[in-house]
Amino acid sequence: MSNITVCARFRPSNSKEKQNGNDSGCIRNIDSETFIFKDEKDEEFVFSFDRVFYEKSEQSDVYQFLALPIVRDVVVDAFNGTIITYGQTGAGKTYSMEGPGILECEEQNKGLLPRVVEGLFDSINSLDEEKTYSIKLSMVEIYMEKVRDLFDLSKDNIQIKEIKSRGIILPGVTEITVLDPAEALQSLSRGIANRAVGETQMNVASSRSHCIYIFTIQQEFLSRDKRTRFGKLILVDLAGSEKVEKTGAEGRVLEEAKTINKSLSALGNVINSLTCGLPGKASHIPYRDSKLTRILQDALGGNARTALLCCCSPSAFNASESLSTLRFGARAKHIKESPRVNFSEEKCDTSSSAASPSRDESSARILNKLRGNLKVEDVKLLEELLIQEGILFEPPSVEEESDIEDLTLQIISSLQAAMEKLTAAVDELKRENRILRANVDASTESLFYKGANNGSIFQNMILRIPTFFFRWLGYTSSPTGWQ
Ligand SMILES: Nc1ncnc2c1ncn2[C@@H]1O[C@H](COP(=O)(O)OP(=O)(O)OP(=O)(O)O)[C@@H](O)[C@H]1O
Repeated sequence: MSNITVCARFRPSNSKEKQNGNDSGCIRNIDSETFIFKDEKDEEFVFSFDRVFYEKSEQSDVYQFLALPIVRDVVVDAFNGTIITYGQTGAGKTYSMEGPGILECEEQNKGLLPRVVEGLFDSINSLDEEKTYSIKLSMVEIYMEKVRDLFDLSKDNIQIKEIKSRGIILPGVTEITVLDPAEALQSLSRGIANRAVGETQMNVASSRSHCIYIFTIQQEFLSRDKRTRFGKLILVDLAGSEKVEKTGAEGRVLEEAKTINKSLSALGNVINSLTCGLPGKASHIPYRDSKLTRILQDALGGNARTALLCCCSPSAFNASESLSTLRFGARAKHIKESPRVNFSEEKCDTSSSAASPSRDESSARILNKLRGNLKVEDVKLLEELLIQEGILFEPPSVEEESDIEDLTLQIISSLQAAMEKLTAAVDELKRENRILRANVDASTESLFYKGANNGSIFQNMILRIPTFFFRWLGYTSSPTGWQ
């Protein structure tokens, strides 16, 4: 079963759309999962999603269907979860995510974010007493491929790292421990206000950056082994996905649009790679192609529950953008992988890893062998060939220590496999060589003896070789020696 829930949401028409008289007509609903979408050329497309939220849908419906199951899995089973809102500018992403406001908002209009906060604390409070929980909150935005801390605007180029025990982390990012929903909402509201301040400073509109809310839920078991588990819930309000040609953007706005489109297509590529991978075969997932996909690496695919809300305008004027949003959602629906639980490495049972051969030892052995036998250029060439053949992943632009470690281990294991193949090939060649030599020796011998017995030309030739040789050196066959 697919681990991604994909829903479509159509917001009500706005006054401009109503005025222009093209306020609907794009969608003909069939049921809560299927609808017919008509584009500007009146071509019809049938789309089916896990759920379709039409114009009159309630914010609570979206939360119950899309987010609540993920909130529970993150708290109860320490899975990672991601909830993403996708769509063109003005399609209802922020409304769905935040609602009209975080702090003061009518109950029925509250967005996913305040509901998720309440859901996290409710789920924790409803559980038994075998574990203690703590929730940490971070807020970042990605603008022009730079990650900025929304709790501390001076941190405007946060790096992304991967560590074995925790997966993807943002070193140095502000993490606020929140003890109750009110405190969490206050912090979120502060982050949102900071976003506005930063945008004014840079003269940027909020729709030009991706806003990412990260809740890290730590569970500590009270039993003797004191195991620690982490579940991470990431909410992402993506930047608008509109077409550059239609907006007629120039200069910096054009650059922003290109960067956004690049990261959104990186997200699409990651989703496609997860979708198209052959069962049981590890394929290269290009998480490193953008900051967005790198941050979401352990929240998309294998270790995660994912929900995607494709937000659309109901207007015929925006039909082509809505169509591309819906197609993005349809492709995403095919992600197939099983989730797994994040255990803190320090406190996990390490008996299984102790039993497996030491990676460092074999790495050192292989590297020494390669250094001893190959030139630096040959190792490079081998690496390029492995990349071309898809055995090794393309080395990314590496900034961090952990990236280098990942890459080194990847290269080492690929080289180890290549080395084993080469060694087997060399052994086979040596064996064939031995057989050939033995055959040649045997044939020479048999010819010689055959020739000797028969007094053949061959015998004469063989017997004359020393004579020719000495002649060539200047000797004669005469007893005096010199001619
Ligand atoms: N389901 C809805 N019900 C009522 N109003 C909505 C709904 N969805 C969106 N709106 C309204 O539509 C307008 C645009 O929505 P919103 O700001 O959420 O778009 P967006 O996709 O986040 O755009 P941007 O990419 O520019 O941030 C807002 O005024 C919002 O209040």
